[in-house]
Amino acid sequence: MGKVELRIENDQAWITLNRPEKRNAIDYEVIDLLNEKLDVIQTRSDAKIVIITGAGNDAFCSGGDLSVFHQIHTKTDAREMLLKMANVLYKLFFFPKPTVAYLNGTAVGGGCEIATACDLRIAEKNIKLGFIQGKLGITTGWGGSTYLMERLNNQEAIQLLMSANPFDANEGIKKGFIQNIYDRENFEQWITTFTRQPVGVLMAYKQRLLSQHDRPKLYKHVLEEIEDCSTLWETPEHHEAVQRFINK
Ligand SMILES: CC[C@H](C(=O)O)C(=O)SCCNC(=O)CCNC(=O)[C@H](O)C(C)(C)COP(=O)(O)OP(=O)(O)OC[C@H]1O[C@@H](n2cnc3c(N)ncnc32)[C@H](O)[C@@H]1OP(=O)(O)O
Repeated sequence: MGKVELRIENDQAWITLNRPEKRNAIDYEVIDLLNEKLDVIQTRSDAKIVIITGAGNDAFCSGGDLSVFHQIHTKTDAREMLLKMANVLYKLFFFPKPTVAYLNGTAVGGGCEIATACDLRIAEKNIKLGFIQGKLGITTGWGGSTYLMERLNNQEAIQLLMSANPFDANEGIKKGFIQNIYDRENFEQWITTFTRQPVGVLMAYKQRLLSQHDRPKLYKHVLEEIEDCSTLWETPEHHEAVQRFINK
């Protein structure tokens, strides 16, 4: 089994982040594999909808792999890593087929950014979420705050980002970040209400959704977000926070 698994069946393309021993943290290989899987799905006529989830019962995704990315010290190197994943999430945000994050467990940091790049977010009931980057002295850096401003009203979005606080699925529902709380069985039933329709119907409605967004402006905002994150990456606050996690 690889670090990212793709299973296409029943008209559904399931992408599973498969590093449960690291709470499905994102490293360079995961970034490349996620990109590859999206390219495969785009060409498959038997995949009407994309579901991204995490392996195991503990986490959807715990964000960037701190044991790998803590070796990045300079703004230039941080920018390079951030841009690599930001380009994958930009592809995910503008993916021509509907995309759903099935939050099977904890989704924090970059894990919330992946979820935000999906059209819809469905959560199991006892999960923890959080744009916790601020507690590490950085901002989102993969496009997450840019996309959150597109998904929520700006006042809700800015509070989630600036507080860097964890929140649960019910709070996610209240803020409009989470659309439904389902266990796996109910989630799979819910998904079939969409896959009953031809892929052309789903892709046409997805295009209606995408036409609401100014594509060049969003990419410019993602690059600005990356500049902010990579500048903060060099601060002592960031390196000390990451070191505390590594040394825990
Ligand atoms: C632009 C995005 C940005 C970036 O890339 O820099 C970010 O994503 S910043 C945010 C980075 N993520 C975090 O700070 C979260 C760190 N992890 C945790 O807070 C917890 O692990 C949690 C809440 C996700 C799960 O807690 P739980 O108690 O269930 O598990 P453990 O903490 O015991 O972790 C189990 C095992 O996984 C390793 N782990 C977990 N998260 C990460 C991670 N993000 N990077 C690397 N490794 C991670 C943890 O070290 C444990 O490994 P072990 O070898 O068993 O000690």
